[in-house]
Amino acid sequence: MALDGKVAVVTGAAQGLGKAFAEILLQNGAKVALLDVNEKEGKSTKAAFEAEFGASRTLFHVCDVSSEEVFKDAFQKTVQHFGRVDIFCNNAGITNEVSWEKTIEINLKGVVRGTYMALEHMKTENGGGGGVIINVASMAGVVHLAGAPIYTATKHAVVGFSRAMAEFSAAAGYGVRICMLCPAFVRTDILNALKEKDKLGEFFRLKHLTENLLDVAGLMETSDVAKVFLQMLLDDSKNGAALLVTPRGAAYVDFPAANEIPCSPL
Ligand SMILES: NC(=O)c1ccc[n+]([C@@H]2O[C@H](COP(=O)([O-])OP(=O)(O)OC[C@H]3O[C@@H](n4cnc5c(N)ncnc54)[C@H](O)[C@@H]3O)[C@@H](O)[C@H]2O)c1
Ligand SMILES: CCCCC/C=C\C=C\[C@H](O)C/C=C\C/C=C\CCCC(=O)O
Repeated sequence: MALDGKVAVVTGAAQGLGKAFAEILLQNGAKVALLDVNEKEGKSTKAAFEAEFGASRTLFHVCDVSSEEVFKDAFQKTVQHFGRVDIFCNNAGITNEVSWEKTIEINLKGVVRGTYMALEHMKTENGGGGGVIINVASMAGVVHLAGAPIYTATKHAVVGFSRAMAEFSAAAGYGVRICMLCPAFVRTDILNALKEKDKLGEFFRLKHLTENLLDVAGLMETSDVAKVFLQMLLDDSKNGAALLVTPRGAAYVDFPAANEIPCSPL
């Protein structure tokens, strides 16, 4: 199979999109390390994957991506266990506009941390085997959610950071591709934030706007997004690409060049 012998790390893999990404990686022959802060859910998911794919191809570590020490330790234990990492998916993310610093710690700093760790291990100048990093942003990384400004900011930052790092990686000859996944709404627990004033605070008053957006946009299943995730992962021609995924289909974002940024004359 396409990923036979490859080793992948997926953060936030205990449930939701991360679990679906891990599953499709396993279905296509990869070995997968599941990293997640939720120990109970993570162990349950690991057990389910072990039953289906065998103990030798799955690993679970409790890991909070907002802790440099914990994240590094989980990554190092993964390398010790499998001997290598070829694919790294920075997927873990939350929505919390009240504890907004926590949202930045996880959604942005966690992705930066994971990207840097993966590059350090994978880059060919260090004797690494090269590889692919997929950073999970959101359609909110390209358009904005007035009801979730910090979530929007972190996802825009993931897009900007990943695009810059992709160009740097190519210029430096690291042998590592970096791409972004930008799904619209997917049926997972993160959407519960829409109903939670303690997570939206001041922005709760606009939840109807996001609910209307959700009605218009539609809701995808995690398995739909996972299929598109795999397509991008396997496309060696893609580096620095952002893939929008909606119920109407998937398409790569055409980012404007610096001298083509659309703006109205003064
Ligand atoms: N569901 C959507 O509509 C949607 C759309 C676009 C992008 N996304 C993004 O997809 C990613 C996955 O979210 P989801 O929709 O599957 O939600 P989810 O809440 O179902 O899953 C998130 C997972 O991340 C884990 N996690 C949270 N904080 C963590 C931390 N500090 N360290 C490690 N793991 C942590 C959770 O335990 C959970 O297992 C997020 O980055 C989210 O922003 C979601
Ligand atoms: C106001 C509360 C927002 C809570 C957000 C929680 C989770 C967000 C999940 C996704 O990342 C958001 C995805 C898309 C939002 C942006 C644009 C949707 C437009 C879709 C379309 O027009 O096809």
